[in-house]
Amino acid sequence: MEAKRLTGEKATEYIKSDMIIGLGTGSTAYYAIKKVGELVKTGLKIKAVPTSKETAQLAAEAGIELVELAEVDKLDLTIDGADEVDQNFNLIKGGGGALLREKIVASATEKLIIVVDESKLVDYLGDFDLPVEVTKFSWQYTKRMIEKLGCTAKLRQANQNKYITDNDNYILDCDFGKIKDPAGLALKLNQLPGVVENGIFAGMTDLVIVGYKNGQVKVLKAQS
Ligand SMILES: O=C[C@H](O)[C@H](O)[C@H](O)COP(=O)(O)O
Repeated sequence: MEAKRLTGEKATEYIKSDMIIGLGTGSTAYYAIKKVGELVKTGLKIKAVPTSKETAQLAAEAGIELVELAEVDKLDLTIDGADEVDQNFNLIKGGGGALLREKIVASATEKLIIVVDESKLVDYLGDFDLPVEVTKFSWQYTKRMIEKLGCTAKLRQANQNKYITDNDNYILDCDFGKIKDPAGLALKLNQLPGVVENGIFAGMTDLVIVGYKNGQVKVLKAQS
């Protein structure tokens, strides 16, 4: 909890007045959003694009001015969490179901800052099942197609019902084992009919801010 707070708050140091920022989703991004709310109250002028309905509500409650992605050309900075981060800054995201909007916002952003606690750092992605957003119409067929790529896929449930994303789709959580070629797998997945988006974020991250149990915070820069 404390590690998540430290990293979330640290990321807000990169925000300057007049920026348009993306706000991620999840329990680590939560602390960044809360901190941005405090900064806005003391004079920081920014507008934000939220990556989920949950984040939109949280940000609005914190007094942050929200804009639609359609209203902006690009975003200056986005702060978001991740479920796993490998040594090359490839990510698995979507544990909270927000991967589609998160990936769109990440792609529209100049600088993507990922905030995680130390438990998210891995050598290879894949211990965390990869979330893949699929259409309701095709999910059984698309599941079979995805499994042919070498995984077992489970339809995500919430309170004994099928989990439904903000975009009215389903999520398949896919166990691929160790993912040796994240960018390649991401491409293959998105070529399958019925796949809306997958949770691999390859080559998008500029900074990873890691919070440690002992209170340390490290800022890691992507090698360019
Ligand atoms: O869909 C959710 C997002 O990708 C989250 O950023 C990710 O699941 C990490 O969330 P948390 O910080 O709660 O572990």
